[in-house]
Amino acid sequence: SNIGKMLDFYSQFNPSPLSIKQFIDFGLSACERKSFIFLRKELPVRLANIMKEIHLLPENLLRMPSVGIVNNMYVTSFQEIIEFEKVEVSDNTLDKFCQALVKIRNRHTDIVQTMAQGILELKDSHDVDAQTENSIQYFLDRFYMSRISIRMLINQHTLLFGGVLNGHNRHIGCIDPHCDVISVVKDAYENARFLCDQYYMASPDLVVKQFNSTAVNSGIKIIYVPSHLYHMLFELFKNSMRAVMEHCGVDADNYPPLEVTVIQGKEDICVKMSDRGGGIPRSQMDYLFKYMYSTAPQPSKSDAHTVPLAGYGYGLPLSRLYARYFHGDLVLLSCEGFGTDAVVYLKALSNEANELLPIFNKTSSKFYRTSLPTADWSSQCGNSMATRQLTMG
Ligand SMILES: N#Cc1c[nH]c2ncccc12
Repeated sequence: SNIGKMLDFYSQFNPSPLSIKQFIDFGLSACERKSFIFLRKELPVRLANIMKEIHLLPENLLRMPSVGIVNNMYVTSFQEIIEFEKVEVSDNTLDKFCQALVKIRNRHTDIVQTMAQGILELKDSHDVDAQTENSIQYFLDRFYMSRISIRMLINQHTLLFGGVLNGHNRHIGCIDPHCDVISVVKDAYENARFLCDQYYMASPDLVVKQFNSTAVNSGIKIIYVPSHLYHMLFELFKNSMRAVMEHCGVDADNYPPLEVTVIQGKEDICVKMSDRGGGIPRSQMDYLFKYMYSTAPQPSKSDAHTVPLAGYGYGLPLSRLYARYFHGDLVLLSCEGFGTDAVVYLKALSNEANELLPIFNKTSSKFYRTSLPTADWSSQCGNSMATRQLTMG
């Protein structure tokens, strides 16, 4: 089909990662025409790269109704964007382009829930083997990272040129050149605490420390997307608060406080969140980041307020993607029986904060085709019969 040919064409190009510095420098010169010329190629490239990967998904998942819906949304959005491929650049074209971007952003708003529904449909209809689970984990990390990056490009263009003045006049699109990390920490804490108080009738206090290894104790600022930082911290606060409240029992009269330390290094800015919530065993740690195990039937809207603070949904895997999107990371270090440290690593320098984008090529395609590697370390697991024969001699 014609779409197939266009997908083959645009998926041959690699996405072009931008750094936060490039977003800022471009935003300061703010030329709508240049932005249009860049996006009418880059958006189809990023869409085509991930659409080719959707078609490589395990057949069982690809056949799920919700995955079909997602695929059709991408096809529709792809078609709408390539309409602008060869048009003359006029004021009317620029306005039509902005409208098209807004339409696409709105169409894709609930994609995370729709994909989660697709995973549920698969779990309810088939047994999911380890290879399929592996492919799904690999795909969804790339699919959601691609979506984060496409929404970033759309938001920058519509905020800079969409005519609507953004609330913060110093922001460049959705980027704050002077993002005060501790302010975002406090915002996220207050909002998570509100939910915790509602559910547990109490909440742990917050102790904030900052350490500035590079200069005297000045406020720690970063050029970053505040909404991404908030998303990560809000998720971590919810999980830490739930751990503390469940571990200490709701009748305790005082709870060990959450300690957040913000550290400015030469390369990294770290936000470390420490709780004494009893921690999590190493054997369960991986599940926290697995989409398959975080997908459970969504509580209905009516009892939404009784949803526990964490546990359902993709909060942690998505938060880690936000951290990694600009070459940072999100790491959990837990000691079962005591508590957990969660560290968000961010690039201190905007020229090093490059987008991390999935690329559709032979390597990614091979991942969906090969079977799981054979074990190259022996361990006690495996069928006990063989072990018994061995030990019985
Ligand atoms: N994210 C996060 C967590 C922060 N503290 C936790 N304790 C038990 C399980 C998960 C967590």
